[in-house]
Amino acid sequence: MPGSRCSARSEDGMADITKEQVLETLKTVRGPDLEHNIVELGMVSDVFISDGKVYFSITVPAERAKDLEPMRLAAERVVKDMPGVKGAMVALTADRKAGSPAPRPAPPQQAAPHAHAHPHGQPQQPRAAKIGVPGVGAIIAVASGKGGVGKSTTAVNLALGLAANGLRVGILDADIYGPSMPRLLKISGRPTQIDGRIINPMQNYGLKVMSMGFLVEEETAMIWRGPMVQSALLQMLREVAWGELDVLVVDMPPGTGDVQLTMAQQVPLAGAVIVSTPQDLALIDARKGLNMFRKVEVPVLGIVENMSYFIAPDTGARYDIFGHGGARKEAERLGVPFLGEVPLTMGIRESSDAGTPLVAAEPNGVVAGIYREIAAKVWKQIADTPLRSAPSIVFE
Ligand SMILES: Nc1ncnc2c1ncn2[C@@H]1O[C@H](COP(=O)(O)OP(=O)(O)OP(=O)(O)O)[C@@H](O)[C@H]1O
Repeated sequence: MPGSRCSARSEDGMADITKEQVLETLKTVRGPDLEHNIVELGMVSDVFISDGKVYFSITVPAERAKDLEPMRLAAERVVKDMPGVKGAMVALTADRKAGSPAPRPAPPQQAAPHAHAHPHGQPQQPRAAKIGVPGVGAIIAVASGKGGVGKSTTAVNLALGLAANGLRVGILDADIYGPSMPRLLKISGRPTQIDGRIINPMQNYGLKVMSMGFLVEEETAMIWRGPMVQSALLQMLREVAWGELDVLVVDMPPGTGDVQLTMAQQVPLAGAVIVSTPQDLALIDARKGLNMFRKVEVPVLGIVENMSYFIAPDTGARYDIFGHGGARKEAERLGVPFLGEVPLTMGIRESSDAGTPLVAAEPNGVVAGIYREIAAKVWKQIADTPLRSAPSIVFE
């Protein structure tokens, strides 16, 4: 539909809402100087309208994010009250240009507000304030240097493995462009909201789950630009009623783009799990992923070698067709824990594609045991590290 990027045709025959109308309405919200409005101050960006729902960002200095929450709420309220608007989703994004220091480069002595002492005594990487999620203990990123290595499958089974070890677990699908959690966990439908704002996570197999796939059509997310993706991500983290969780597993998008960096810089991650296949190329990519987390001082909890070896379905014989063991060697070389080898099996592929992950579907099977062990190794490190109790700033 021409113009669909900035206007929405409501199904009930109401007039389209335009970006201009949204901006006009937002002029009624005063900015932090209490003199000019937020539109005049150039704080509003990424206005996007889809199916009567309005999404936009308000850029604020990172260190003022907490006190400017009422301003965000006011902006959300006025837009939500516009005739024809079904909902509004507003994200505060950190200002990197005016008023706040750029995350990089900056003087080495300028440590993050609640940075922990660096174990190796290296200079701190300056970063934006990291804001935690109320009620959520440890946030773990599952990442890979490139796509298709089985990162999402690993994230799901790791989450289930942690749950099988008695923990309260949530999973956040941070892959905005290619959300896979609805399929992998066989969840359909839309989440409900509390007070029209906080989203209730979906649930299956004992996991609380949030994914862009529950909120928008895939084509909608495809046209989002960088800042909107970041806003959506942070909102999926902080405006979801996760309740009390021991661990939130974040399935990161593949690669090492801006989104990953934002997550690493703005979210107090307890650590990252890197998924790789045995092939050299994947390992090189995995190394890139690993370096990114190291740069921003997110502890790397270890490497999982996925599709490590092949088990023949008929005979059960094992074939090391990919020259398995590369990830273990690489982990040793890099000085990070090796978490385990997951075989390439028909069962993993079929079950993950059918939305019945093996740790839940066949809890007594060999593969479930492998994932549970990986989960135990991951949890042991988190439980042992002081980073787990990273202070979180609570919005309300
Ligand atoms: N150990 C395994 N054995 C067999 N198939 C697997 C295994 N791990 C993953 N797969 C299959 O490989 C495909 C890709 O897996 P998955 O979607 O988890 O990868 P990904 O790295 O998250 O991909 P993307 O980066 O594209 O999101 C899926 O069809 C999945 O079922």
